Amino acid sequence: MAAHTGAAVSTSALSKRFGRAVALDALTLDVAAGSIFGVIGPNGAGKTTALRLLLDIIRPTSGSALVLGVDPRIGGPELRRRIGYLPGELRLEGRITGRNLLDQLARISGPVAPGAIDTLAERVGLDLTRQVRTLSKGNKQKLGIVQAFMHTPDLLVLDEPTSGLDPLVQQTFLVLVTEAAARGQTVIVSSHVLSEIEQVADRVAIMRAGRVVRLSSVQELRQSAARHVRATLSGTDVATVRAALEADGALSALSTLSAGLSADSAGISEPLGTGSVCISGTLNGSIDRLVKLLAGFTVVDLRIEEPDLEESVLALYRDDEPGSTREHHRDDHRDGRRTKRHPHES
Ligand SMILES: Nc1ncnc2c1ncn2[C@@H]1O[C@H](COP(=O)(O)OP(=O)(O)OP(=O)(O)O)[C@@H](O)[C@H]1O
Repeated sequence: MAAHTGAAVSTSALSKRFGRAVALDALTLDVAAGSIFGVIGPNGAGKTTALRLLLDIIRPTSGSALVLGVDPRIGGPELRRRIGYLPGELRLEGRITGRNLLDQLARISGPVAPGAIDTLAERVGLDLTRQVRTLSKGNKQKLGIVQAFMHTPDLLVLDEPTSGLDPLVQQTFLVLVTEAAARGQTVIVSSHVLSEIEQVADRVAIMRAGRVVRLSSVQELRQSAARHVRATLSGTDVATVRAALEADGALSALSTLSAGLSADSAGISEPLGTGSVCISGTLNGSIDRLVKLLAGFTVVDLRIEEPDLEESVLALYRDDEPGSTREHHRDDHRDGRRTKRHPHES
């Protein structure tokens, strides 16, 4: 049994097989009450499976979960009413209008505060008078969002909620999520890409092939993400710079070094006749270490770009491809540094 930790959601080795295929492999995590938790992963990673297990739509092969302190297998309608769920594949095909459908759903999930449906519909720009079967994909998704939020549930479980939404509505959606968390509601939201929820998520589980390959705060992810670095040093030469980088171990930190005009394999170049040395690459270690190292030179130019989180997440997906073992992968990421070579590395 998952221990009741006071978390809104707690899973312990939660696993689901479909025949011989492992859709979810020993998921163990806690989602703090009042937080926004992102589940990120490519197609088939197990995101929907994990969320459906929390809703008791499907049952685990092994392991356990507690949702709002209750085992979803025994929580029944009482637990269900405390959850707002947006399924990944929303089917809305009837002649019923959006308003009538939401009123019906409100009678099941209720109580819904007077005016809540209209306010939400207005905020996302949904016409409640139209028959649901005539709504576009994006407008169906808006209806799904309204029904998930309308009864101010303790827990929102949203499976790819931004799918089909235009950028403006996506922003509105993120505001709704932030407001919910500010009220103390807990939000679990899945997405293919971190960038869609990066602004609002407190913590994220990055999944691939049924397993969590990284579980951390967005802040930690940002700190450990690869940053592109460019520096120009004057009054020195490639050999001196190289020796300094090697002596400090910073050369391995600068693991990706794109080729300049006369760059060597480590991305250090000496523009002919200028007497200066250019370094360019991807820094996977700390900025502090790099700055202290460069302080021994005359630095003409230094550019450290914002970390590219999406690139880091995509690297996590790729790292776990067949041939790269999960244990090896974990070691690579434990201290936030990766030894993996960048695709541009010469
Ligand atoms: N009912 C089912 N029967 C058989 N296999 C299933 C079933 N549901 C999911 N799977 C398999 O389990 C794995 C995980 O699927 P899941 O839908 O959880 O992934 P996902 O991360 O939500 O993917 P997507 O982003 O494409 O929605 C996939 O390999 C999928 O084919």
